[in-house]
Amino acid sequence: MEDKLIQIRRDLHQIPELGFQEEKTQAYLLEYIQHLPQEHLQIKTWRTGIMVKVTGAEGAKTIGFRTDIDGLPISEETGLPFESQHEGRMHACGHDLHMTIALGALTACAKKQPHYNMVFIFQPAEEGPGGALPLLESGVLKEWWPDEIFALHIAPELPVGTVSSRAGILFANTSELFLDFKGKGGHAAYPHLTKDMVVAASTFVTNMQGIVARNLDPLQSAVITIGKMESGFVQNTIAENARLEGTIRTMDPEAIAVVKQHIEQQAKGLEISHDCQISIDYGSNYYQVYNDNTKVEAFQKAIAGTSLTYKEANPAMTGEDFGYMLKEIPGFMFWLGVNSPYGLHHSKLTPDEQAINCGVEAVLAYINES
Ligand SMILES: CC(=O)N[C@@H](CCC[C@H](N)C(=O)O)C(=O)O
Repeated sequence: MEDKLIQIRRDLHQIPELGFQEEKTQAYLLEYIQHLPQEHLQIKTWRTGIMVKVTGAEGAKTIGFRTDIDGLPISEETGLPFESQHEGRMHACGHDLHMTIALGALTACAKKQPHYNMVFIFQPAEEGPGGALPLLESGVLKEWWPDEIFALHIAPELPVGTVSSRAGILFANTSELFLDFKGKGGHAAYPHLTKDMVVAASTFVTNMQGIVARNLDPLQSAVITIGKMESGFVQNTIAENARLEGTIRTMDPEAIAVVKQHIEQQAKGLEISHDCQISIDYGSNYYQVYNDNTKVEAFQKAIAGTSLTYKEANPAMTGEDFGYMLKEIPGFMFWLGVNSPYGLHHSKLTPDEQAINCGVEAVLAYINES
């Protein structure tokens, strides 16, 4: 099984697709799932996602396990022989490993009926625009509603063989942030006849650093990152338009509103001082990942009976739409060590594939011990 899972991970790694475009991924997963022993399985699809119910021997409760299935708009630079075949797309957040681990655990449950019912959720669009909330809202899970739910995420900075979690908040509240600036273009030699959006957008990026430093309670944690800045066409022309793309992260769900209010105020100020128009779009928003105390304790206990090491985690500013599932269903998320010198969302992320087995071991230990 170990070699088979590594091959699956490599196959999936080569076909990364963006949120709600995961057609090849869905077909690959379905093909695999349909070849498992079907006696205790039921399969449903929802958009590009898949849900598989395994009927347990004693169905007193249903445990959900969720994996994300989408890739990122990043060009891979690992140089691996099984590099992405999709130009400008990469599994740079480990969803290829997450899916493989889910298939490994599902295979074990299909071959040996678990005690409790299981629902494996292969969820699209975690990186954006978010698949968890529309999936919950669609009602597709209604008949198979889990009593508890869990998920994992790879952790490049942790050694293989380590799992890590914590009770309470694990991941932040997030909101995407898109700003479009509209001014007046013109010749580089005549700035007084133009409204330069390179200057306006740059000023905005610099000024907004003050929001976390000066507008938020220092006892709260927040981050605003602009990850993409676009403006202009040529070196000797003043740019008429600019676009900033970023993300807001806070530990407290209320603090997101405070940050947004100050972004809007700064935008209004810039509209006056730079005589331009700025439109703001918050894209998708994710609710914090908040782990249930008792489930994390049960996970720790289950891990104690395995070859793995449990480490207490710190909260992180990462976002995850799995937070919406945890808002409705008690459960937890845990980190899985994959020991990569490059981190999440890096074009050279190279998780150690030995971690796949550790992931399957951790998931099965929880399913069998809980
Ligand atoms: C685990 C992880 O890296 N998740 C993503 C989630 C992205 C949410 C959304 N697109 C945003 O950027 O706000 C992350 O970037 O943390």
